[in-house]
Amino acid sequence: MPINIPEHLPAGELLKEEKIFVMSEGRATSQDIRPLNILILNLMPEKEKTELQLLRLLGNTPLQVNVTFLNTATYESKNVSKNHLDSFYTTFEYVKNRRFDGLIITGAPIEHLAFEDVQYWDELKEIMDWSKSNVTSVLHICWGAQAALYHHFGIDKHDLSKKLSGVFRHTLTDPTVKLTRGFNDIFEAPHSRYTSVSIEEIEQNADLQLLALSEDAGAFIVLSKDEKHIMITGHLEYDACTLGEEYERDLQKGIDIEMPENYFPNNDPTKRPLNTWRSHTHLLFSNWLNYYVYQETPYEWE
Ligand SMILES: CC(=O)SCCNC(=O)CCNC(=O)[C@H](O)C(C)(C)COP(=O)(O)OP(=O)(O)OC[C@H]1O[C@@H](n2cnc3c(N)ncnc32)[C@H](O)[C@@H]1OP(=O)(O)O
Ligand SMILES: N[C@@H](CCO)C(=O)O
Repeated sequence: MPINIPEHLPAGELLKEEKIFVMSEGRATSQDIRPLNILILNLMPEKEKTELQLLRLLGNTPLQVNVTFLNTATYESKNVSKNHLDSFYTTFEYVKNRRFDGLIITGAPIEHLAFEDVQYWDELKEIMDWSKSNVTSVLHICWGAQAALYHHFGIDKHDLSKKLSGVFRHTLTDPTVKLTRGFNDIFEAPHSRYTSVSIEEIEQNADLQLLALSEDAGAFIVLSKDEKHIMITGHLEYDACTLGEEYERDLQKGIDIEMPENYFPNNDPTKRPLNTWRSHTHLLFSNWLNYYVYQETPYEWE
């Protein structure tokens, strides 16, 4: 799917180097099909890294996609330049009267904070409520997934004894569900979080369906029964090196952190980690965009 992104977005050049199909605004407007409009609420501190990771995935299916990046108005990010935000991001005030075919709410390194202590929590609740009427399908990642489970379904997160960091094996509960079509019966995915949610609470919630889980990482893919909300508690979008970069960052900060599990070859952090989840990442995003966005979204919103 060619992605239609702002002419000078830094990720654009990197995507072209990776031969990801990037389309200029000019070409995009000459095609007589309606592109999908996808909104990305990027809560991650290293925003450009997350932009590249998500655009790579949105660009890998046959549909044309317009991407709009959203940042929070009620919290000023420290780890991205104001120029970058001013150039490539908007805030909810400027999109709330629009309709979008898809919304991605990313993770954020704030799972130690109670949801109510997150500075932009009220703004995020407003966006999540708005998405119920103005967005066809919402994909929530990691902390974003925990925030959705809490706000929409009343399932709170709980602290883990240590950071869950590594690549873990997962199994499917129902291979016939469209979102995981083509998945292996056993597949790997990265996780990086200090909190988790209860599998039992999810299974007991009539409005939710647990689609994939892991003995080590717990609930992984959760789908709302109305198929509008998808919660992914791990980081399928991560590059091979991302867990290692977080590990190094936390070591530098003096945080008592263990090496990511099942990650560095022979547990040797000097060795380059392999990406053993990339195929399932592309499958998940393609299945989401096709079955839950493109096939469901109205051509014209009434
Ligand atoms: C055992 C431990 O202490 S683990 C400590 C590190 N913890 C993690 O990385 C995961 C949990 N995160 C946290 O507990 C909190 O984010 C913090 C405040 C402790 C992390 O703070 P720091 O590591 O000093 O980093 P920093 O203050 O830059 O926050 C990192 C990001 O967290 C987010 N963040 C931090 N505090 C808040 C807040 N109150 N509301 C909303 N977002 C917040 C921001 O996205 C921020 O990056 P940004 O400003 O570029 O957007
Ligand atoms: N857990 C990630 C943030 C998003 O989950 C980190 O350690 O930075």
